[in-house]
Amino acid sequence: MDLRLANVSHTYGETEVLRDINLDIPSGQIVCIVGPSGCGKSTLLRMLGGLEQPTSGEVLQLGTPLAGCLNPLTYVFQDFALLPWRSVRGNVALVLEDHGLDAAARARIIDDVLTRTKLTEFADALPKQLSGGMKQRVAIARALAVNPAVMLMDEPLSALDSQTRELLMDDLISLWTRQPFTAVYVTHNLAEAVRLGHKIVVLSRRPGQIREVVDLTTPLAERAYGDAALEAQQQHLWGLMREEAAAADAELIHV
Ligand SMILES: Nc1ncnc2c1ncn2[C@@H]1O[C@H](COP(=O)(O)OP(=O)(O)OP(=O)(O)O)[C@@H](O)[C@H]1O
Repeated sequence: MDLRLANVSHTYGETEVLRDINLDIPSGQIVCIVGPSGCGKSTLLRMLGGLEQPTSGEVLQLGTPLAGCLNPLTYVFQDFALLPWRSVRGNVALVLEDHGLDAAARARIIDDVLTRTKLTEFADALPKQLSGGMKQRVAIARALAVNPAVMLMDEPLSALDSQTRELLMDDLISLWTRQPFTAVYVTHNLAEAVRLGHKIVVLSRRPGQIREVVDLTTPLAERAYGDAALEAQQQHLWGLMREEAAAADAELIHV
């Protein structure tokens, strides 16, 4: 299943947040959305997830999710959103309830996603026993458990320190390389965008409009930390964003 935004614009009261966004999210790709603070990135993600309707334009789901998809669209948030009283296994199990699966089928899915996210030996741990990076791996395992058509990821690594971020980027790359998934990945961090994105969408400051869509063809598994070509891409993105980010920053201060 692909997602398409067709002429999407949105206003909150007097505030125009998004203007005329046209964008395709092809299956099997990670599409990163970058742009200055307040330009409407999270709003765009909520629209893709059907949590909000745009003031004008359409959000289209093209095709049908593959067999085995329990939930076509699922979120991964910055703050992990785990239930503190449930173990790692229990947190993943939660999203498999009410789908008519028997206990054996649920156990198979949970074992599979815990293996894929390298959490098997932590299955019985509680969230409070885990580091931030491990908690986010649980949230990713939980998202994968429903075999979504598209994962909607809102700054998933931004609450983590830089070393943990690097490790989780490596994890996401190996997860995707073993079994490609589709994701829309909102981030402030251009290094993350050039490591993880097949496509990087640069939004202007509010009202967010698409300034440029950068396609990166280097396979994810070949994008190493500190790679010169990635650094150059990052510089290009920063060149596009720099003035807009400064203006958005000043605007927020004076509001
Ligand atoms: N429910 C709402 N009601 C009114 N205004 C809103 C609402 N949600 C967001 N906004 C405003 O819309 C604009 C875009 O917000 P949004 O969170 O989508 O931007 P963002 O690019 O994700 O920001 P950031 O990078 O700071 O996380 C902001 O000015 C915000 O204050």
